[in-house]
Amino acid sequence: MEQPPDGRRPRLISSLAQGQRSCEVSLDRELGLLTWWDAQPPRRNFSVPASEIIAVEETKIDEKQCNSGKWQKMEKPHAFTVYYVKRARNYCWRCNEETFWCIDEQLCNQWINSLKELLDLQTSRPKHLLVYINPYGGKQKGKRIYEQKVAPLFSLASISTDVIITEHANHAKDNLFEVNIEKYDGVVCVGGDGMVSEVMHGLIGRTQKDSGIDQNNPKAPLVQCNVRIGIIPAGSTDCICYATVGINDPVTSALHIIVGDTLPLDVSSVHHNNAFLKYYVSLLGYGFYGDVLKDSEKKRWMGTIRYDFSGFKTFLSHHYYEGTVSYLPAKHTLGSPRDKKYCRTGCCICRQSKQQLEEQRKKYGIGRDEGRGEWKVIKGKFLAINAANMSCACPRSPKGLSPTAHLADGSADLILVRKCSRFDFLRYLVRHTNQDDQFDFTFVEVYRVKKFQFTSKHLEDDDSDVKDVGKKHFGQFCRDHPVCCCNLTNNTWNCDGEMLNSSTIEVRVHCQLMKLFARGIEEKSTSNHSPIEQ
Ligand SMILES: CCCCCCCCCCCCC/C=C/[C@@H](O)[C@H](CO)NC(=O)CCCCCCCCCCCCCCC
Ligand SMILES: Nc1ncnc2c1ncn2[C@@H]1O[C@H](COP(=O)(O)OP(=O)(O)OP(=O)(O)O)[C@@H](O)[C@H]1O
Ligand SMILES: [Ca+2]
Repeated sequence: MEQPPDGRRPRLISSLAQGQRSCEVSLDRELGLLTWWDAQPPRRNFSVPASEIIAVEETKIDEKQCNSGKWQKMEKPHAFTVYYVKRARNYCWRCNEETFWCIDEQLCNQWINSLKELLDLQTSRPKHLLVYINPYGGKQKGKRIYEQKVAPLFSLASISTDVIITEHANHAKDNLFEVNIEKYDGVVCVGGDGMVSEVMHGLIGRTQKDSGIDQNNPKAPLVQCNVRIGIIPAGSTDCICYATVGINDPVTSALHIIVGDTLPLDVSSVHHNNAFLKYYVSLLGYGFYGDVLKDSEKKRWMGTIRYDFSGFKTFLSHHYYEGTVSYLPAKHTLGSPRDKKYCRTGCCICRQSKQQLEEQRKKYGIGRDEGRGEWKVIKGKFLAINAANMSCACPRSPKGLSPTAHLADGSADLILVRKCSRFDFLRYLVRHTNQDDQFDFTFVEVYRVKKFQFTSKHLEDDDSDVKDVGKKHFGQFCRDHPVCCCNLTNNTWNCDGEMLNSSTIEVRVHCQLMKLFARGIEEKSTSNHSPIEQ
């Protein structure tokens, strides 16, 4: 053992073997770094930070292995295996393993104990998790994905779980109001964005209830929810997972949960006439995305392809919606929707924006800080009104609806697509799938906002109660223009993939209201192949 002169914890260095190859292995307990290198040329050198070690286990060596090479001379070799995160392509993580053979039992135990001590210092890792599985989400593979790909990794990492297979919609949400949440270090949902939304509503709702906050008050200062949510993607879009991890891959997500990653996330609340409707974290969309969702819900039996079918149908129908959008620009954040500053792991725009908001709170007081500033008003005819709380990247559109939207900056990107020809709208849609700028059109505007409201024209025109007007008009096409595409039938918002049937709404972004087991999308340079070969 190497003793550093300055009283730091000693470094453990040993000559071990990997099968037939001799190697030197070092554990720097101060830096939390495991390194190994070949004793002979080509002397490749690998290192893994303790924060990315999943587990260490004693390994039994069978006779066949033992009878080969120089181990023949040994009585009974001992070995241990280190399981760790290996970065593959496209932000994908895998669990890799490396087995080290030791000459005696004492040395082997010393290595196992030292590595385990280091793992015990990783205090942000969960030990006990509550897992909800939606057996009907996406391609209906949630249960299988969990059992085959995730559960074995959790057990390798000594994470215990209570698993609930949901029996109906809202099962997970309702259950979260009843369970003893203190028992758990996090909640995992296996399913799509709808399942994430359910778990989020359960946890945020429960936190507000326990703190005596009235969610119906659109101005109420909501209490941050500290129970982290892990997302095992098994849905149709998996946008929340894709935009926070970089890929919708169950193993990658399980590994982010195991290493105890934490990612704060903005959540927006949607109200109508002082009544709380819903929260959302990815997309709140009216017009095109609202109509796609409404149509696709009737076609759940088609599976994931329903969105393409309904997307095509909605594209052909080419409905537009007339109304007024008012928004409060997000002055506290340094970013803007077209600045090409992407939100990445440890994003400084998110950090600084949060600080700015906290300073404003101290200066003006909770509740009074956020209404400050000048509201802007835009009237028009829109094909789509999209408020993206995050990029909304997903396999269909790897850069998303607003590629530089930030995950935790307390703002959303409000995208207004004005009435235009079908051909122009198609050009706009296609740009979500290639490198061209989807905001570079005269009929598209984008604003970074803290709050916004939308009122449908047909409700504005009438002085009577909003609901009565709604009843009068819903379910019919525009009487004034019988052949136009102005639509009164659909008044559906797409709220993280859930339908909201109220056209007039009030939206407010709550900076970093919840947390995920994730770390955001890593910069390309750090997401190369690990262990780092030096
Ligand atoms: C020609 C190809 C154009 C392709 C354009 C692709 C743009 C795709 C943008 C996807 C943005 C997803 C935003 C995330 C929303 C989630 O919170 C939500 C819940 O999971 N998912 C959906 O609502 C699911 C929404 C799914 C929307 C699918 C839209 C498909 C449009 C197809 C239009 C075809 C026109 C073809 C004309 C020849
Ligand atoms: N056991 C169940 N039976 C029926 N519906 C359920 C059940 N469990 C959950 N749900 C509901 O199913 C809806 C859709 O589920 P989920 O989000 O997992 O899949 P998806 O819609 O295919 O994927 P995505 O949201 O990514 O498009 C959710 O709104 C959820 O409330
Ligand atoms: Ca945001």
